Amino acid sequence: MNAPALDARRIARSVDGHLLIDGIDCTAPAGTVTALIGPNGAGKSTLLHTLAGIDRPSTGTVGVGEDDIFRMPRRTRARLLTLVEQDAGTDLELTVDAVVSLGRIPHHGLWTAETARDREAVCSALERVGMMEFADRLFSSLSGGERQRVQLARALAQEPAVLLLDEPTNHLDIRAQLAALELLETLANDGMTVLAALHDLGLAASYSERVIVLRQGRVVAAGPTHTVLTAELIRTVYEVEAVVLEHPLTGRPLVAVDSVRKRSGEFAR
Ligand SMILES: Nc1ncnc2c1ncn2[C@@H]1O[C@H](COP(=O)(O)OP(=O)(O)OP(=O)(O)O)[C@@H](O)[C@H]1O
Repeated sequence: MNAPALDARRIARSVDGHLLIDGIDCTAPAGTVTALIGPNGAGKSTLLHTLAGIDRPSTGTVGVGEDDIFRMPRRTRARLLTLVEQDAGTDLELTVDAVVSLGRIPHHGLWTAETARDREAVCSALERVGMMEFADRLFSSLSGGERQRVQLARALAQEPAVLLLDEPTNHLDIRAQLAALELLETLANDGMTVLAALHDLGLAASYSERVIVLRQGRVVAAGPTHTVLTAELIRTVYEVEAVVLEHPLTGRPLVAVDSVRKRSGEFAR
């Protein structure tokens, strides 16, 4: 597969008169894991919802390859890109298999019977996230980390060209975090366009080739991770002291955060 790049131009989004993101230009190239980083409230989820076509921007365009995602039918858009949301759930009492099968709806419609191809995609997705043995369990009975993996499987079953993820390592233990990010790397190596909001700068440094840095609703830096993710950037954007070294084995950036630069009214004193 050779997926098209995701390209946003001059995106702004206001809700109830509040400007949440403004003037955002960003690109996630195909075949690459791009990390979206920034402090709480920077606008990462807002941007991802807009890039996924869930929320319309007040101004600006979102393109996948040559196509504007807001000018295509919803079903075409759903086959092209998907978002794994933070803590996404379902109110329905569905089994894990049924939740993952929801990812096939853009391919076969709501009322059409599942095909052999659909079944293959669902099983392959469950295998890839290591949740096959949970297929018959009720989704509501799963732990937070297990739910997170099932939501990732739902997105994989959709077989999108562009995969967007909002904090995909939330709830995951350290081994599952690494497994999830290694899976994203594999998907990108297979040609997918992957953009993931990540809070953990160490994981972003280890697993992304490019980063987009948001602060207060604007992009403050973007580019190759090893050039953008510096101690100075971390100090400016997060107001913490960090040391960024070169990993002795991988050559990738290695981030060690050190201390909060204290101000009055700071959360952590
Ligand atoms: N409906 C709304 N009305 C007003 N402000 C909103 C609304 N929705 C979101 N916001 C604000 O927009 C800002 C961006 O929120 P968003 O969830 O996109 O940030 P984030 O970077 O994903 O944050 P976090 O890392 O905490 O998940 C926040 O300050 C949030 O309070």
